[in-house]
Amino acid sequence: MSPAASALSPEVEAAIAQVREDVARLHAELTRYGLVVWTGGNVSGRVPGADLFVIKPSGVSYDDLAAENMILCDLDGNVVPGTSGSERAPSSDTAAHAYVYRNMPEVGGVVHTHSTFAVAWAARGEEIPCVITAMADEFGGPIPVGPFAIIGDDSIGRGIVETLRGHRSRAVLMRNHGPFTIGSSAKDAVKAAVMVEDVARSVHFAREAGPLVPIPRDAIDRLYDRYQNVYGQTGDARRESTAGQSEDARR
Ligand SMILES: O=C(CO)[C@@H](O)[C@@H](O)COP(=O)(O)O
Repeated sequence: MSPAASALSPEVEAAIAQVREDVARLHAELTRYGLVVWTGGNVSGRVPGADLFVIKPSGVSYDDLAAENMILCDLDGNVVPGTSGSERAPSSDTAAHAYVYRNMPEVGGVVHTHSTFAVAWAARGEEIPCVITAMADEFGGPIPVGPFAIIGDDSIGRGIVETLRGHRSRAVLMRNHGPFTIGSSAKDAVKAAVMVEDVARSVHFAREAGPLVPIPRDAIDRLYDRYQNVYGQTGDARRESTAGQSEDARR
């Protein structure tokens, strides 16, 4: 049942305002990195401390996205009535994002794009093998393929969760569609979307030129551990992140 807008505490209201700002701003990263065209793609962010998330309005130009027209939804994907932006329809992928938030409590952000090289791998229904250290660092192994699922119900969300639960990767290539990514925050999920397109491009060209050389599993583990726990600064969100870091995932 959607909480009445008036029943939200000042702390939740403040959290909502921050997530609105973050999600609106992060959509510009999708265009900056060339991951979307026209109104394709979407970013959402979970509201800390509440069963709520924020997502973009469906089909609205990226030039027109702003905190005030982001849409607040409950974890069933229902728009919270009486809140800023609620007069518009939420992203057509809202059900998928909501399903992920309901079933993966460690996930703080979800992103979907149609980035060219990742979509090309998805069109072939082929996982991206872990043959470059950048993949070992960021994804801890191959980037898996999720099932073909038509938008409109929980099918896409279920495919994302069934593929990524217990998997190190924060990215999944939904077959014949394109990448969905998860993260500890919306920014972390956007980073995964940027990086999945980067590695999809590199491995595509490598394979065009000749046979790929796999990285040994133990080396992937060492690279992933270093990147997740040593690279960057101690305060980096990645250090606290659990999204995509299942300890028993060694796939
Ligand atoms: O791929 C899909 C749906 O899965 C696109 O429609 C999507 O990228 C953009 O839709 P929205 O503008 O978020 O409704």
